Amino acid sequence: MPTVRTHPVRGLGAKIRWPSQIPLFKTTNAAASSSAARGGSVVVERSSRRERMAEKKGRTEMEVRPDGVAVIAVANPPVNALSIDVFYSLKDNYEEALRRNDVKAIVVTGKEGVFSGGLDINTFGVIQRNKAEQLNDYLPIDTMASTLEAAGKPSVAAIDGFALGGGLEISMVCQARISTPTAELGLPELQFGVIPAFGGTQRLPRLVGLTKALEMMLLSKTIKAEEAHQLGLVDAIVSPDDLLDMACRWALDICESRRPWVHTLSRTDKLESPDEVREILKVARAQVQKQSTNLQHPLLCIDVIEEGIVSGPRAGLRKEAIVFQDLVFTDTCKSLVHVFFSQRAAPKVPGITDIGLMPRQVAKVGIVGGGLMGSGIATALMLSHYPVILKAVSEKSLNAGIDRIKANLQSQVRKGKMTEEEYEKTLSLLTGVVGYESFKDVDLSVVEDVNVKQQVFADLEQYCPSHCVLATNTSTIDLDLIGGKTNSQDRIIAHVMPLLEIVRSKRTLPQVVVDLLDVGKKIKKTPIVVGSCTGFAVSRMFTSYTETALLLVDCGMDVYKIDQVCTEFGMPMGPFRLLDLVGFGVALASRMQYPENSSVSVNKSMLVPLMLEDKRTGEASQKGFYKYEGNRKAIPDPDIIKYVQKSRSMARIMPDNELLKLDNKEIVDMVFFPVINEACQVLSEGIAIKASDLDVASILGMGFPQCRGGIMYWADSIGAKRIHAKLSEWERKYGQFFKPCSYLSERAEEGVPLSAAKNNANAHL
Ligand SMILES: C[C@H](O)CC(=O)SCCNC(=O)CCNC(=O)[C@H](O)C(C)(C)COP(=O)(O)OP(=O)(O)OC[C@H]1O[C@@H](n2cnc3c(N)ncnc32)[C@H](O)[C@@H]1OP(=O)(O)O
Repeated sequence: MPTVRTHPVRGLGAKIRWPSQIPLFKTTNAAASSSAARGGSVVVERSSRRERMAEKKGRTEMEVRPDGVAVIAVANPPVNALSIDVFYSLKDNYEEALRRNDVKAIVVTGKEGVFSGGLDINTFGVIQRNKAEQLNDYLPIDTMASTLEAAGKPSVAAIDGFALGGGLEISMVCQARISTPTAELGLPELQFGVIPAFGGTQRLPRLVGLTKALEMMLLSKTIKAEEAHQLGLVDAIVSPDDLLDMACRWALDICESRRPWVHTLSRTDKLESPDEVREILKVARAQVQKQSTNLQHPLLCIDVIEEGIVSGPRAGLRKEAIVFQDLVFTDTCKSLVHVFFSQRAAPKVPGITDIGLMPRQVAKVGIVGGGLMGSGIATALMLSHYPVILKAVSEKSLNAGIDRIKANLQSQVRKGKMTEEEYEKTLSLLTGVVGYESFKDVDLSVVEDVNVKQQVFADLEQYCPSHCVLATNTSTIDLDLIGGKTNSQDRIIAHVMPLLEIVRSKRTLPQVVVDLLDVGKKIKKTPIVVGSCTGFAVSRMFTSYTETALLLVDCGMDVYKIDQVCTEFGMPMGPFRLLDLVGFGVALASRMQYPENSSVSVNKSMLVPLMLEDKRTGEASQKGFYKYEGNRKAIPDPDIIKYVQKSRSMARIMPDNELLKLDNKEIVDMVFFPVINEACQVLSEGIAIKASDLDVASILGMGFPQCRGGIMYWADSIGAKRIHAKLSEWERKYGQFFKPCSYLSERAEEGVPLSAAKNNANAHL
């Protein structure tokens, strides 16, 4: 039991205000009279209400039990998001509960097994569109800060399912939290480029300690009920059937002084000593600066937490409000909200997911080949409880595949994500075979070699039942080519990691796509559905990225400068470090797959082939564009210049061997505008059906910075006109690699955003 300061005097119905209560936000609420009395912003209140009426969404429901506990439940399916309407309803219910003499205590909960998924993310848009100067113009947050916390009746949160963001924050204002074993709690606000704004920055450290609170906020990491209980964030865990009764009993116990009245903000017992706090904050700042150079909000979050510890929680809350208010208007917040909704929109495929098809149950998955990808896919499936049959050509390669899967699972154990017992249980889902006999009802994945795949699919057709989905893992090869030797082209589909790029040929059945979307969700991948062509969506954009970088080097730019600028832009690694990682052999083989004269194959840089001739193959051989001395640290290699010079002399792009000189911004434009061009081409060919799918694909498939919203969103922030003008200029100077595609040219001319819905005449889907 933590040491807590109990509230000194509590009388039923008494309304005790904190003496030092500082209005965090401008006061507005449903009761115009109280707003006016306190000088609240009535004018803004009216306009916010108007928008609120237009978007009416969700409410809370209150029931007063015979034992005198008012149970207030958020009802806003599917995740009980805290919309503006929910907030006003919560406030109204709370005020009623506090007024009523038959109510002794309050329990806050959520309907349908979810406490709350936090602030309704659409609210960010409402605030931005209305340029609200105060968050409280839209949300009566004083409900929490003054009414709920300072109320004369205790509140207990009954948490089932998710308690995230504003949801967890509301629960932390309560005097206790009771949860079910499957509850998940977290403050993932930073994933939207903002910080918690309902006091989370102040209350979480006081409940779980600074180190854990920083980890949860900076990494947007949720924790399960068991851990939350150990940390003291959750006071008791009970079954879903007992949740409400237990929470009500707990609330009455507090009310009748059988349990302490805990004020989260008054607690200091979980906070580390001042010296430790200083050290923890220093380390956190250093890590954030190293990992997210482009982002200001993680550092601001640390500042706000520090303010609360150094100057007291009220000062912390004040700073939290100011910082949130600034952050919500940043491009980063707008981009990240766009990414959130784009990811949710990705699995919605017109003509496939809206025609009433239900996913068929996938009971068993067969995987052909236990190489790097095969074993990785097997691991992902087993972690989501799918039984897997792994088939290899020999006992030796089978054992190697099984060992890879074991190593993958062991790393989960090492990271503390899995116990030894869970490891054994997960491993028991795996069966290794060398023949096809056990392939009765399975999906499949094979290694990336077009001849092998053709044969494997032809073999599988003999053994698998007719309902079986034949799936392949590939990053480049056209599906029609793989299916060339079968009569089952309507059952073939591809799977690329880490994003699940579900590639369907014109003959893939909608039911198969629906099945795969379901499996994708279960193995916690974000799926996008694309049409078939060489490279699909991700590899085409990816190849464009690396090919442009190679071309820039042939024009005179420095390899390491390009990498540095791209990482500063937010890519996890520059194109040359990435080529080292992928391996030159794979990169070249993938380049060869593109048809002659396709937009990505017109660059003929000899830089990679020249290096390959000298057995420089990338990181695997410890020598690529960088040197690697036994570890993964990439060290620039002065020897590179001889290959660069030779490649330049063969390419002869620049007149009189002049060297191209660009500043950082120009490098970014010149590397990424061709990627935008390729994305436009992919969209115009109907390989992708919506621009937001390419945003998701670019972020999850090639590491495009999330905070820029994805390739198409970023492109629209620049404007089609400027991109088109630049590409045309470079086409004139450096060749047809930069030629803008007709989709881009038309949109530039018409002034239409690149992401605006298009006429899908060419659609491959
Ligand atoms: C001021 C405050 O401090 C600020 C905040 O509270 S910011 C918000 C913090 N909350 C979050 O970050 C949680 C965001 N949501 C999630 O992470 C996940 O949706 C979840 C873990 C809650 C549920 O995941 P899952 O079960 O896979 O369902 P998922 O497909 O993501 O969502 C289901 C639907 O709910 C919607 N949704 C989820 N959370 C939402 C939210 N907070 N607001 C609005 N809609 C939300 C999704 O858009 C989706 O809608 P759709 O069916 O129309 O596509």
